[in-house]
Amino acid sequence: MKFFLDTADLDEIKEAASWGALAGVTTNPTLYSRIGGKLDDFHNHIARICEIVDGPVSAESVAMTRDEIIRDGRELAKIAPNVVVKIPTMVEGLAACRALADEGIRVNMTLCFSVPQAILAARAGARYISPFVGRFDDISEDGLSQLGDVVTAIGNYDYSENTVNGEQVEIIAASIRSANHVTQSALMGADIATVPFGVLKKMVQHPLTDRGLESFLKDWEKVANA
Ligand SMILES: O=P(O)(O)OC[C@H]1O[C@](O)(CO)[C@@H](O)[C@@H]1O
Repeated sequence: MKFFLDTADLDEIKEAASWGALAGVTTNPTLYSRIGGKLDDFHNHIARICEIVDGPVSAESVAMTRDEIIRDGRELAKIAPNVVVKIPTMVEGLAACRALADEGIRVNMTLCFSVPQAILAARAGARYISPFVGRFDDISEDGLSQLGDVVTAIGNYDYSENTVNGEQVEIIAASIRSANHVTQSALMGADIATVPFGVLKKMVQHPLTDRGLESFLKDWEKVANA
């Protein structure tokens, strides 16, 4: 499994990248507004993220028609070679995904909540598909089992003839709220988990690691003072 950071915050991205395990970044309009992002600085901001991260950086189009999404996608893709255009899973989004993939532009189909949506996204040339976990949990449904269904259904077929350069479509477990969501997504075989910085920090923690470290340090002091 690979990890993407789900944020638009440059400090979080720099810090996570310094840990050596970061494979990419996902952003969305909410995350950009949360850092006080301005409309006319959006492309520059994505460029700054692309300079920090040596991996796919998803930037979302908020357009609603296929022509506008395609136009947006072409502009976003010009920012840096590692930009991935993020598009909602809807009819206009699928049509735009197909057109952009045919031009060699990688697409992350987001707001995916079902197996049929994921299959359509894969056939429309998506390089990444983002099923949301936490938002199912928010409405008292089982987000992880929904994710598992998407992973299994997509894994049953080969979609490489539909994608840019024949690359395999990858499933991004999105809307991740806890380290346990990451564990379960990995056990299900999701290719990537995109996690908020708070979850990434929790992923590295374990009380037995802390306790073990404490006793090693104490015993080493005895060695040093012997
Ligand atoms: O439900 P949440 O926590 O807002 O997460 C939304 C998800 O949407 C995404 O935009 C997925 O494409 C991710 O950035 C994020 O994981």
